[in-house]
Amino acid sequence: MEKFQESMYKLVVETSTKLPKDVRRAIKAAKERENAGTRAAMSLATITNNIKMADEQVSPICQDTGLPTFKIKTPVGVNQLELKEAIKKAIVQATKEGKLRPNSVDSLTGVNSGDNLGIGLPVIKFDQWEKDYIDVRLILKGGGCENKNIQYSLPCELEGLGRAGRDLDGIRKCILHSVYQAQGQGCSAGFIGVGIGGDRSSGYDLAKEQLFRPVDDVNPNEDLRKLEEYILENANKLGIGTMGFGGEATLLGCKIGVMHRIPASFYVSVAYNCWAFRRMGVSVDAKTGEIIEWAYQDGEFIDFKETEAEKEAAAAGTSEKVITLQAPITEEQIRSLKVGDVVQINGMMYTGRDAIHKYLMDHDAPVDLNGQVIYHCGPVMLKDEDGKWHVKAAGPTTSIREEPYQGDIMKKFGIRAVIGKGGMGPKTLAALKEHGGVYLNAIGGAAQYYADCIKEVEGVDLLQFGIPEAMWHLRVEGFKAVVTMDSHGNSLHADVDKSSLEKLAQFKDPVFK
Ligand SMILES: O=C(O)C[C@H](O)C(=O)O
Ligand code: SF4
Repeated sequence: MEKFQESMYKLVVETSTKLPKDVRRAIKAAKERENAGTRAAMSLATITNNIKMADEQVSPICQDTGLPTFKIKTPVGVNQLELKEAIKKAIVQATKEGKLRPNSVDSLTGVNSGDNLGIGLPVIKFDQWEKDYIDVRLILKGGGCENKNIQYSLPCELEGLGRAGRDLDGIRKCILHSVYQAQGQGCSAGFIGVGIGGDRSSGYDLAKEQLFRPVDDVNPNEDLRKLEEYILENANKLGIGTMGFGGEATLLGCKIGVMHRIPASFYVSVAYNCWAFRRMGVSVDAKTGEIIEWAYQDGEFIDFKETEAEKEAAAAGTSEKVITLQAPITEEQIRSLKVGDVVQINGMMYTGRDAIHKYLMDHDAPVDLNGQVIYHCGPVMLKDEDGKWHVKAAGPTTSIREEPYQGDIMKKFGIRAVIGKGGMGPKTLAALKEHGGVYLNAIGGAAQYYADCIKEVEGVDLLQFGIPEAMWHLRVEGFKAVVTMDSHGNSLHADVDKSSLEKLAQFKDPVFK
């Protein structure tokens, strides 16, 4: 088994940096559905460009490399403890080399272990089977989409859809609702795995298990096949679109599994995965530990390289006006922006996410933030031999987590713009209006694309919070984002939420009797 650690390292790197073939095809099909020139089409172009950059640089597709979860089947007699140790070493190595972000945090103290190990991490689940080789599956599911998982206990009352009973039609309503409630916050367009039955934990396990099915397989259970097709077709009528900007592509895959339950419980569990659907698998020789075969290799590989015709079409379609903002930004400039404007930022921006926002509530800022831009981002960073930091991946994180703090912090320090993804709520919207601020939406998961806009890491503060949570001082050039909340009380997120709820209501009547 001397090769097993190396095989696991290869599996981790491949999973973090290269999307599987079936996922690529689903994204390509979505791109073809969007109308040229719309915000949704632009966002998908950024996404496919990002996938290509990650391929070329062998760097993380998204900076959130998730909670590594391995599902392993071994022949009888294989030493599982040995496999576990080798996986841990492979994870440490991949973290050191910037293929994984140090993502393991002590839940009580907040201290980042720095190497992705920790109590219960990585998650490794074993099963035995009769075959003579080892099957290893790995999923790197990020936090933003994980936070949008949802579990329904039937019967229940659902906004837009009314009562969901303990039958196939009730299940249908829950799944449609799960897509609605995720909005763009889990980096739509997404994939869902659904588990029907079980208890709260086995139901979620079953839902996550579905994410390992190929996107284009066919469910052998006829009722579930019909339901999967129905959901995929109709969830795309909700108009949520890529990143919740509105559009045709909201859901790229739906896989449903079922298990028995006990009489009193009836759960429908939904695991939501972002477009950066990083899951891969290998068959491994049980004696040498070498990779025999990679999973998900069927069908066409899409490399997302633009053809000449596409380049010309893209060039012809770039009549869109881009407003350049040089940080620090004045209140007057900010007040002139409105929802839908596309901006590009030059100058400095400072990262800040959960730990920084909490800290700034009752401390001074380590730098003068007057007129500055805060970027909700937890990057992947590597330090070279001279002690200089380099950005390896740096897309936005879900902004809504900062809702309790954001408005107060903007006013306290004079911050003019925050960049993140998924939008913010009414408290922030009110503060933007009162203080003169703007919320800018970047494309979630496009970590290579944004890393490329960062020309220099000029400093870092509060590194004791760990790499993802520290305040990084970044000098950027041409950092593009869309105004989705302005200082005039407008929010694209509130609008899309409202219109998608209205669309959801058209699915109120029974379909599966
Ligand atoms: O942790 C992150 O960098 C992003 C996270 O996956 C999110 O979607 O909010
Ligand atoms: S930022 Fe978006 S793409 Fe990345 S892990 Fe989070 S939900 Fe997925």
